[in-house]
Amino acid sequence: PGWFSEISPMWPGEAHSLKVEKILFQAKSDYQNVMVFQSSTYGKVLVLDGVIQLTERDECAYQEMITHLPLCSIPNPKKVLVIGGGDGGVLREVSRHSSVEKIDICEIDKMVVDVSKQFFPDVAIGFDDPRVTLHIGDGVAFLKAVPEGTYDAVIVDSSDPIGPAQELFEKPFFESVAKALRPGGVVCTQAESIWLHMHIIEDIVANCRQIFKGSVNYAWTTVPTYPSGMIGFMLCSTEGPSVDFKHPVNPIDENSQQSTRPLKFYNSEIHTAAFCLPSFAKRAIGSK
Ligand SMILES: NCCCN[C@H]1CC[C@H](NCCCN)CC1
Repeated sequence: PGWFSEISPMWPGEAHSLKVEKILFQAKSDYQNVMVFQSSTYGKVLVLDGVIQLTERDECAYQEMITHLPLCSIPNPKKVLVIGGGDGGVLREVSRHSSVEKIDICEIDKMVVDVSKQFFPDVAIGFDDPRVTLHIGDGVAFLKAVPEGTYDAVIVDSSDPIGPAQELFEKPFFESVAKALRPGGVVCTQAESIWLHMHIIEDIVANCRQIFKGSVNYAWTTVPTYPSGMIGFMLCSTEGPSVDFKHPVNPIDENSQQSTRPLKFYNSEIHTAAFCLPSFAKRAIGSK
């Protein structure tokens, strides 16, 4: 018992805290420290190198939005690649789309997969879908080996730019994603917080505007247990059939699909609202 505080040089001078009931797991993988604790009010919590990755109570906001913002923006997504996402939550959301035939996932740290299966069964359930193929390895290398135009959608469910995910925020990686996408294909990446990392976001937007000749938009959602209470996403499409991210063409009915587990967060109205930016962010990263 006591408190876990998320202290990091990535968000100096502030630290979100959660009351701890019990530490359930703690170990060092080949890449990072992995910890799971039972919190008093947010369910179980997954922490990598001292940074909160997900809690049972609010993970739906992140996993549903990072998945359905891209997949509901194109008709009939068939082949999807997830980079990162080793907890399985994005896979769970991708599998709601009946048009999807193949889901590849490339996660660098096998311990994240194993720990999620042990402590977060409602998140790791995504691995049970027969369309899923799990690759344990570096997403940068994986994408270099992917034939041109393979995927309809790529979802980059990464941690933050300090640690194993650093390369997933750099230009060469975005270029390899663009190559792996078919014309009019879409990518959605974890894109930090406009309250904490506006300069990182400006660089990412500039790189994406050079690389993705379709549309480039920033969207966001609220996640109470991420620093600043929100997290953003870069939504980009390659040259080809135009993609209007702000209006879902492939709506997902929040009650259909796995009606045993209806959507908790995503719906078509919040899809459109997610692209509305406060004025300071519009000026810095708004699309012309
Ligand atoms: N499938 C859940 C993976 C979670 N991705 C990231 C975990 C770290 C988190 N830090 C937030 C830093 C401030 N923006 C961003 C999302």
